[in-house]
Amino acid sequence: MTLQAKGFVDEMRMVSMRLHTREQAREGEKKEVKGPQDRSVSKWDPTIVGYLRFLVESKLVYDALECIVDKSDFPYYAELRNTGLERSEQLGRDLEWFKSQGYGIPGPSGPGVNYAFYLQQLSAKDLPAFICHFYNFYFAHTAGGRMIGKTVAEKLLNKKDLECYKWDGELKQILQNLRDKINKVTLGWTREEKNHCLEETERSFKYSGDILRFILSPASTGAHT
Ligand code: HEM
Repeated sequence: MTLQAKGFVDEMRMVSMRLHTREQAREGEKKEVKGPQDRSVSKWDPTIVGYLRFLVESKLVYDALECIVDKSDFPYYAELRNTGLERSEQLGRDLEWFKSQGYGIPGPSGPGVNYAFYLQQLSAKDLPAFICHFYNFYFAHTAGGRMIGKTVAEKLLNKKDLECYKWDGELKQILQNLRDKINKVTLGWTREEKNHCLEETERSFKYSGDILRFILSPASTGAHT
């Protein structure tokens, strides 16, 4: 069976998996281990302040993605509404919980704002590239994102189950429904449009990486490059 016969999402996934290190995921192929975030999550040494920054920046990206598909007149985007993977509300509740525990919630400090702005621009002019980010951001959260959440909860939060790691219904089915929708939306794309979408994957990793790094950056600076 060819890749195309299986649906375009399989191609998207293959390209994404190539950008993981072996330590991050069994299927990972990226050789270069640049920073601690490229190492196995079990070896991470996260901080609460860094994690809070990560949650704040991530929420900005979800706000943007969810606002784009909700507001847009394009029928393509309407397909991406109410997937069950939305995280904006859940992250809002988690941040409220941290506040109730006495933590100060940091203000946005760059990467989330930049990424949200980039997505807004992309959504108006480049559907294939936008879909690449949409797919990667939501799926990353359900895979590596959940591993990260579990590690942080065990190491720092007395195993507290945050809302952003809970979904209504069976996650496996919710993910499959989105795969089906993306396969449907991309069905009529030319090879050129598909390649353009796949080429955007690296940028999606770069933007997400800038946010992920907060978890491991020194608490006092929230430094990232
Ligand atoms: C520390 C960082 C990361 C870790 C530890 C990690 C780990 C993983 C693992 C273990 C899987 C395999 C899940 C499975 O099929 O069983 C996976 C899948 C995936 N990851 Fe990551 N990942 C990380 C970062 C990212 C980033 C930055 C992106 C893109 C923005 C990304 C996008 C994806 C996608 C699209 C899949 C496929 C999910 C699916 O088919 O259900 N990951 N990741």
